[in-house]
Amino acid sequence: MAKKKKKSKPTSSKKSVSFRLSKQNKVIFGSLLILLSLALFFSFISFYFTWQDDQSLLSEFRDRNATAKNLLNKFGAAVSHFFMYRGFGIASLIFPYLLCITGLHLFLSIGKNGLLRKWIWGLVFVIWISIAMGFFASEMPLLGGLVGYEMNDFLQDYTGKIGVFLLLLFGLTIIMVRLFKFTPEGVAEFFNRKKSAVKNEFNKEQSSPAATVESEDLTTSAEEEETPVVLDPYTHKENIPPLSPETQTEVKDEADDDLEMEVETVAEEKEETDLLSDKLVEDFGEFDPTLELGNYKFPPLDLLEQHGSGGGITINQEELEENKNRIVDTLKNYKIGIAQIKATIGPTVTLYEIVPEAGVRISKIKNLEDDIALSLAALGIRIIAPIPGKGTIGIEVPNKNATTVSMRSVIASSKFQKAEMQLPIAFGKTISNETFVVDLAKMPHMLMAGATGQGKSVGLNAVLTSLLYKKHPAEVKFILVDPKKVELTLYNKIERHFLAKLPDSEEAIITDNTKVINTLNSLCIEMDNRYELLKLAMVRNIKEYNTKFKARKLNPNDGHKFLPYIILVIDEFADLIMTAGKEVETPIARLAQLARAIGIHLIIATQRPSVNVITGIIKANFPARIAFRVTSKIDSRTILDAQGADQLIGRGDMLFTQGNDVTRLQCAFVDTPEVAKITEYIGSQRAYPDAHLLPEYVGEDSGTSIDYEIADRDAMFREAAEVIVTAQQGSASLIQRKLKLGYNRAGRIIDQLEAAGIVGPFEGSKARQVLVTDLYALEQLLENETK
Ligand SMILES: Nc1ncnc2c1ncn2[C@@H]1O[C@H](COP(=O)(O)OP(=O)(O)OP(=O)(O)O)[C@@H](O)[C@H]1O
Repeated sequence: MAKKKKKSKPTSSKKSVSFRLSKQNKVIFGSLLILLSLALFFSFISFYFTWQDDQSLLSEFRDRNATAKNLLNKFGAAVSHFFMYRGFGIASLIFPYLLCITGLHLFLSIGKNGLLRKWIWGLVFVIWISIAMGFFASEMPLLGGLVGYEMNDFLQDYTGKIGVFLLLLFGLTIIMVRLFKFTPEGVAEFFNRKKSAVKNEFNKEQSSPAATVESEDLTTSAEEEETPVVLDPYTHKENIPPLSPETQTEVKDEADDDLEMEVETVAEEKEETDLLSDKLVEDFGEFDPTLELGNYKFPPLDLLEQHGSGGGITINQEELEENKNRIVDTLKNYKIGIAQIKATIGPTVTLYEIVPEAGVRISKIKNLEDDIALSLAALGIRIIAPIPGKGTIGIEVPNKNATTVSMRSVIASSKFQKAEMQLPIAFGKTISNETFVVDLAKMPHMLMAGATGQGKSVGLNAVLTSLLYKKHPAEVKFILVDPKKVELTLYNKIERHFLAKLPDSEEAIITDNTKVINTLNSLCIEMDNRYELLKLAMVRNIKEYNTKFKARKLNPNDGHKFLPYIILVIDEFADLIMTAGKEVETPIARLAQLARAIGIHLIIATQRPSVNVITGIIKANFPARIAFRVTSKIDSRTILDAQGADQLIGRGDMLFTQGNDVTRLQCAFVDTPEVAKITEYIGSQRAYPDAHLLPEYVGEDSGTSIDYEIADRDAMFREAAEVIVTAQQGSASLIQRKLKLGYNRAGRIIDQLEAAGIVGPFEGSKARQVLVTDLYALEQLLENETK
């Protein structure tokens, strides 16, 4: 059968002269190069030790009896003599490296991508090292080789020793800047990072003695270090052990038994776009979205304050002992014995984990919540029975002196700095004083609730600050909705860097509820557009899309562009849903359901987490929830589906859940002046010409009022006219309230009233003038119209 196949091979096409190597030839040629590189490598290395002995043999190359000491005998001695002695000295070792890389490219059919660049830089290195060696180690000829020596000699004749030294320095600079992308800022940043790391270390050391509990029963969580799990970098699963030798040989045996068959591999056809993109990447490098603001500087850490004690926890041993004794005593009063107790000290609360004696019902301890609170004379006691994943019961007791967690400390933490996340957010610290960092892109939307003054706005600022510290303006855009009009105004300064807005609006920060509806609908259009782009690019999410775009595999002429993440932040959602109802609920639900893959994320904050604000459909699509202190158990249930948020102590004490587990955190504190400094710092840098523009949305109520036909009037037109005339106040919200209509419909009716001459034109924030004085005049006006 094999014979037959050989005969039927089309010979004509094979014979045509082509410089393209077939797959088999690539493997052969590739392995030849790899082996050659190994041969060179070994002969060069051994040449270094044997060159003096072998030198005399060079003339007796043809003599079969003469043997050289080089590992590759006479061949090794001759080649090494050529490259190392007569050539470039120690720098010749780069040649085997380059040959090996080229061989691997061929062997694995990786393509020529970047190979030319490697060769060019390799040769530059060879020459530079050879001259440098000739200069610094001229008495050791083997280091610089003859070329290095001669070139030095030549250059020194013209420029002298200092001149050669300066030339070498210049060469080094070129290599560092072009190859290793060294910049003075980069170097400064490296030192700054080192400095702050040392500082952190120092602070940690200072704070740790306070947090040490020496009692035998009480141990801090620092002692309990989890054994690290080795994760696979690609799958993020635990590394799976390789096949055992037995199974491997089994597979091999089976393969041996098979009938031998010649497999003819067809040379892989490369898509034209691939070739083009490879060439573009080769010529211009990968697309860099940050290039337009290439000099953008990320805000430095110094803009943030240290706040309070600088991260150290101020709980003392006495307080710990006192609380422990009280818990033990209280439980003893109810005949509950404790087998073990352990404390974990956090910035605001300390968690006492207890293991009750055998036979104690957990519900019994849970019911004692109020009694324990009473005996400890403290607010905000929370009992977690049992702690999920541990066989213990947790009692969280607030510290007498809560420690402020500064934004600076969490931003500087290595957990945040090293976070390989798309949208990392450093929220604050957990109960065991670890920095808590989450990825907004994974959440993918977030609901935040809390009574007034409990830290919502600070929480939102912490989210925004985290992203400002980690993301370039090209990568993230915010849409800020601030019905309270004062909370987010500071971000106006970064409008042209980080904000997105509707094309026709002047202010980027939205304070007006009508604009919110337009913006949400515009975002829905953006979402549809992005899905269309993803479909065209045949990728599943924004990350893959942007990677493909950066690799120049998507043509901008087909409408492709780099897609920044868009984050919509609504500071007071209750207000919005009360005034606009379904008109905001529908697009928000749509965005929440669909927008995760295309990089649109929503963060919604509300003071009133009641069910008519956080409706079922919204809740279902916001798995990540944050609760600051709320006023009732019902509110806590609405936001978290669990109680506990009513027992928080305020000032940034919060609960976070992303599905099932609830984590208690102390939100990082960032004050308004700090935000002002950060926005000022960013705002003073070169910016884009305008804010990021969202697609235009033509709202239903945006047509002019002049051409409304009488027949086209709204069914509620007459009632609305009567309401307006009776109240002598031409506002859409009045119609909305009195007639229970949506904002859009009320707006349309107002326009029709204007067309009918009942109210005057739009006057900005003031209500429109009512042109009809009473109901009688209105009656007459409407009658005259129909005549
Ligand atoms: N993480 C925190 N650490 C320390 N103090 C905090 C923290 N968060 C908030 N506070 C304190 O609580 C005050 C009120 O916080 P914030 O303005 O964020 O409340 P809010 O929930 O947004 O209130 P409102 O809904 O009325 O705007 C802050 O001025 C600050 O003093």
